[in-house]
Amino acid sequence: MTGGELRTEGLGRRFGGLVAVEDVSVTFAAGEVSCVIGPNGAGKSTLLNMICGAIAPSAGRILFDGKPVEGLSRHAIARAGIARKFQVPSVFGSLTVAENLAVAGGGDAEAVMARTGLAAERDTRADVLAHGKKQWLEIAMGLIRRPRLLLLDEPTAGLSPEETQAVADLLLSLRGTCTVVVIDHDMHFVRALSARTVVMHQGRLVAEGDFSAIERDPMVRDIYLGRA
Ligand SMILES: Nc1ncnc2c1ncn2[C@@H]1O[C@H](COP(=O)(O)OP(=O)(O)OP(=O)(O)O)[C@@H](O)[C@H]1O
Repeated sequence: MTGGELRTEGLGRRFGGLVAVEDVSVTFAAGEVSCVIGPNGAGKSTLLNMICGAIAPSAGRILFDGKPVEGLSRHAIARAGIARKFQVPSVFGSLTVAENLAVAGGGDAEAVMARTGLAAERDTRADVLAHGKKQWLEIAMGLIRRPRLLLLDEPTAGLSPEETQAVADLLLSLRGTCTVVVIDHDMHFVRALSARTVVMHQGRLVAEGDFSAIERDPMVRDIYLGRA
């Protein structure tokens, strides 16, 4: 493992008069899995969008292994080793699993298929894969370029409990090889990861710690119950 630490300092983003993310300073340690949780509209996706260069910050800094990456293009950020998987699977339906990985390019497709349990489906067209396997394929497409940081937005949306557990196991198996930051609403999944968890609310970082402590935090409970 060579690096992969992502740090933000005073990061903010406004959309007109709306403050989507405000003054977020957070460190995602190299080689660890971290979760970002929070109610709808908390600013989680905007945070990941800024880190991967999809949108520019209005304020603050983003440091990847100590080097500033805020304001760089998405391609430059991808080249620096940051990969992003979006909420909706965006694989090429008419291509097979192996062909999708070839299009994503640049790495050892066999090793990635073995690691993600897709080897048996290598010649299956992506549009006939089960929804869970499509999500896996997209994670595999993110991994093939051997990123040092993988950003995932709700990788378990629409998955069965067994598939959700399998995604948690896959992400945990990446520990030490790749930094993983995952947004999710599914508390079973976040509990299964049992990782360091960052809580956002109304654009701000309001709590961080082990999920077991976060889960017991009365303020976090109030946020989820709409009382804060
Ligand atoms: N491109 C945009 N233009 C205007 N407002 C936006 C834009 N993107 C996000 N917002 C607003 O910024 C706030 C934060 O949104 P964001 O999608 O980051 O939250 P989230 O925590 O990811 O929510 P969810 O869990 O529902 O995906 C919301 O009020 C949202 O409406």
